[in-house]
Amino acid sequence: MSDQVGAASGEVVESPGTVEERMRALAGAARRLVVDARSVAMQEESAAVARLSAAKRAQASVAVLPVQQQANTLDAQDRRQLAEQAAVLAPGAAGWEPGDGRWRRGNLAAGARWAGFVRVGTAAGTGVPVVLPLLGTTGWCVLPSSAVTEDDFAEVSTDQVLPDGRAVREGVAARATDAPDDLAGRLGQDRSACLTVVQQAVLRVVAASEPFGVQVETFDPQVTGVMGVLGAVTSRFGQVVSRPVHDAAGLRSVLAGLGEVSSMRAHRMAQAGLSKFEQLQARSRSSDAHRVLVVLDYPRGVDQTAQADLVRLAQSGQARGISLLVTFDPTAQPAPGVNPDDLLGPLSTVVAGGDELWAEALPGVSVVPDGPVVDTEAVCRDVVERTSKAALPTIGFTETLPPRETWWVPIEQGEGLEAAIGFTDADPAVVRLRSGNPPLPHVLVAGAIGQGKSNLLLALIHNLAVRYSPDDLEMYLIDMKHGVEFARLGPGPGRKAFLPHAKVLGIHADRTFGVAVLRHLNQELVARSQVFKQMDVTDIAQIPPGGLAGLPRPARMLVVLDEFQVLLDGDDDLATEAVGLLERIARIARSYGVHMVLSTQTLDGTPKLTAKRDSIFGQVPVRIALKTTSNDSQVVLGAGNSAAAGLQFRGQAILNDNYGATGDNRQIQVAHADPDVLADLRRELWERAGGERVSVPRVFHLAEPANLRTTVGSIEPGRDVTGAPNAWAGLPVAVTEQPATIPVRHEPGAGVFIVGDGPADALGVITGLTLSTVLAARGAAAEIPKVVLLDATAADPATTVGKRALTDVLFAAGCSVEHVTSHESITARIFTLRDQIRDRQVPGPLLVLGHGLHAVAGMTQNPEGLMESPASALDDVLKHGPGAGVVTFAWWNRLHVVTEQLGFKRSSVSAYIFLKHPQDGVRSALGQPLLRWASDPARCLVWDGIGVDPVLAVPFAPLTASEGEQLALQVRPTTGRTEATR
Ligand SMILES: Nc1ncnc2c1ncn2[C@@H]1O[C@H](COP(=O)(O)OP(=O)(O)OP(=O)(O)O)[C@@H](O)[C@H]1O
Repeated sequence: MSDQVGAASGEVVESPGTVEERMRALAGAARRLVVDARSVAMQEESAAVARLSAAKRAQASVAVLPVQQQANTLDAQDRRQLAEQAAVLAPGAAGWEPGDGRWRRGNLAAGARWAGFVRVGTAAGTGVPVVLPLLGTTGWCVLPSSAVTEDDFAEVSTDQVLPDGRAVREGVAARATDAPDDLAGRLGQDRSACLTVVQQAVLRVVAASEPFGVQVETFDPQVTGVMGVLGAVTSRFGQVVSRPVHDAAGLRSVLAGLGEVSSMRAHRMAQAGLSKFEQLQARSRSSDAHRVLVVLDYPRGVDQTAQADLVRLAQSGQARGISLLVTFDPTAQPAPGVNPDDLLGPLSTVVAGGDELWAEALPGVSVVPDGPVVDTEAVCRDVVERTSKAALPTIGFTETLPPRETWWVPIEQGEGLEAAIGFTDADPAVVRLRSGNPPLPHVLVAGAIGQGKSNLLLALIHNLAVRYSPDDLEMYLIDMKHGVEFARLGPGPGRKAFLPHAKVLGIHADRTFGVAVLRHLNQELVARSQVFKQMDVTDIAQIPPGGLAGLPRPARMLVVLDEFQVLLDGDDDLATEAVGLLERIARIARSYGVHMVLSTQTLDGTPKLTAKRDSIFGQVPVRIALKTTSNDSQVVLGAGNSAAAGLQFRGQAILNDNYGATGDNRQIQVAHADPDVLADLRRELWERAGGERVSVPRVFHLAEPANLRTTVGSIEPGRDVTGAPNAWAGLPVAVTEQPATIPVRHEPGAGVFIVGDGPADALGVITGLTLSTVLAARGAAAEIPKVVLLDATAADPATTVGKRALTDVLFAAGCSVEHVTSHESITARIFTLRDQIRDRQVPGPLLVLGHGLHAVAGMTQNPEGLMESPASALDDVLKHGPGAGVVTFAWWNRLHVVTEQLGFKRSSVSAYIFLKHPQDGVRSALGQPLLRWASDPARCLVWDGIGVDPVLAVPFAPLTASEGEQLALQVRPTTGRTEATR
């Protein structure tokens, strides 16, 4: 080069004339840049990035000045302009001096989504701030300068003041092998300088970027803890600054996640014809953060596989928004097959240590490194505060809805179901469910806690509900673990409207109910196979909307099993049955139009599922994974597919409809299923479906008793083959709305012992038995029984409302009620009852209800002047009453009290309903020594005295006042009937 002058020291310098010329050009460029940068709008971001890069090159070219000349040649204006330029390149906290007062004042953001450059120090002798590009580049490798002597520089450098990165590393390596004794000590000191450079760069980048604009992950094999300065950010927003990993497994999982991010970004960019990550960011509906991977003390802890991943990232990361920050430890022996140059080569070298810093990006500039930013607490506070306030990317649910005119258009022959659950970049993210062409029968959904699984399921359910009418689509929505709030989809207090497609809602269902649902589906498949035979079809898609062979087309069924793995938990018959049913349904359901959505938080630790994973998941081509662990991502999506571990926010998901094949990953942003929007929508759909005429779904709630009003509204109390009323004992733990029953025959053995704790539970059971018996009699135009309520708990206010409501409803149904409350009156009434029966003076059918007979004083004592006790009279009532039309439903709190009052035989009544009661008593009463009874809330055990096994049921709750009023209206006889009864 003609205008270069070789200095005596061996430095290469330029003539002052050239330098001055360059300075002027630079000052002009800097001014333009400042003006440009101010007017940069978001959509011009990519163009601005290009301009910034050009300016960076300009800065680099002027910086070739040797140090003294820089100082001599720069006048105050130049310095000011250079400082301004640095502030544009490294805006906000990315470019402030470490001691700047603004660090403490908060609001460190640069005003841009992310800061590309960060300050590292000042140019020696000039005080001009030196900023280096980081985000948007491949990244830096930071080397300790003590390993690099001036000789090394001189040796390796013939035409530059600073050698290129490779030459430095070679120098370092050469030096490290024949190092003098004190080298190790100096290397140690410089290592901490290198760590500080990286730490401060990360701090600045995080502080200056917009919330969620950058995401940092760290591999720290020596557990230096340097990233601890951002610990307060990590503990609140792990997705912004992750907790460092220290071992090979941790590194593998981080690299797997980043590898997926990189490949998915490449895929999305190729699809959209984009070449820069920043363009993708501008177009995406999701949040795409710049990713920074910090690797400390490299090549320590990096094996050949990790090295290959790192190299791949270093080679391709720049275009995909992934940068590396690597500190190099020349004393570390690389693992076999690891050549550090392969990784460090593509990175930009920074040499740190002593009081100087050199950067490959600014050849020839000696930098006085900044000390650490002092008030890191304030930085963390500001980042956490801004991040907490920041809204995550959100897509409104209504944006995913099709035009209104297409709602509920019947499904065409050959078509399946489709729902848009969000967006993938600018296009709707569509989940398809179809029997063939290609077969996409079932969906697997997974996501770690709080990542938006419930939201996703609700978006899917409601999007389908909008597209397909309840005639075309029925839903069974079962939550096995109190996750999704399916309760809101059913009717509720003060809310008539519900999702008209819902047939069954399982809210916090248990395994018994879950398996009952599977059994029901299995029966449904059998029933459909018969219908299909008659229609002469093998697939629901062959049936036109109007049906075939005079038969209507069955509705498709969507079965959502949230936390389905609970079904398979355990080592008992129920779990084995669940696995068998799931396998079978997954295999054969598709042609019958039955689609399962299996959803879970984690699949780890369910041995039964691990064993059957292939046979179940092999039938589930559609996989949706929200952010989760690398392990779970691979279980859900497929071996080697850790894409879901690389997601950053709740609501982001990987949608894959090819059994999780990596090439078919699509990153989506799920729409926000806003509860109010969905509630309005349900009301609209309910009205459209016929409002009050739509049948109410069966709502099953593990911890809640059954609702008698709902059952009376949908089921007509019936009679058994002998014509005896079937009294309702509760609802079975099954899909059916048909209650478990006990026949009320006018023969010995009729009547029911209700035994166990809980006045309210017992009243609920008595209410169900009584009301159903009365209504069954009325339905058969038989004589309506009178009711005698022996109420030993009248003083207990907890059941007053329920008893009054029962009485009111019974009156409304045309039944008289005699309410006996004091203990003396109760015992006296038992005697008169017994006498009426003995004397055949019973005036028509009678129901005797006993509430709390254990509490009646003097039951076992003979009253004065009598030779028998009320208890023995009651025994007679129980024994001989049924033949005379007197049937008793009575509650005691413990079996041993029943025995005290009525003796061991108790042969007079054979039907039992057990509430909360010790297992021993239940076993002895039913004569089943192996029976298991757990006394769960809202469960009762019903034994009708005839069947071999008792039945688990959900008892009815006592009526509330308003339910009483509603039921009274419902059961009041029509005028004609009233006349007839009179
Ligand atoms: N796609 C989304 N857009 C906007 N907000 C969302 C999105 N997904 C979830 N959220 C919000 O994030 C929170 C957690 O979501 P959600 O309850 O769906 O998570 P989850 O994974 O089901 O949690 P958990 O496992 O605890 O039940 C909710 O407040 C929800 O509204």
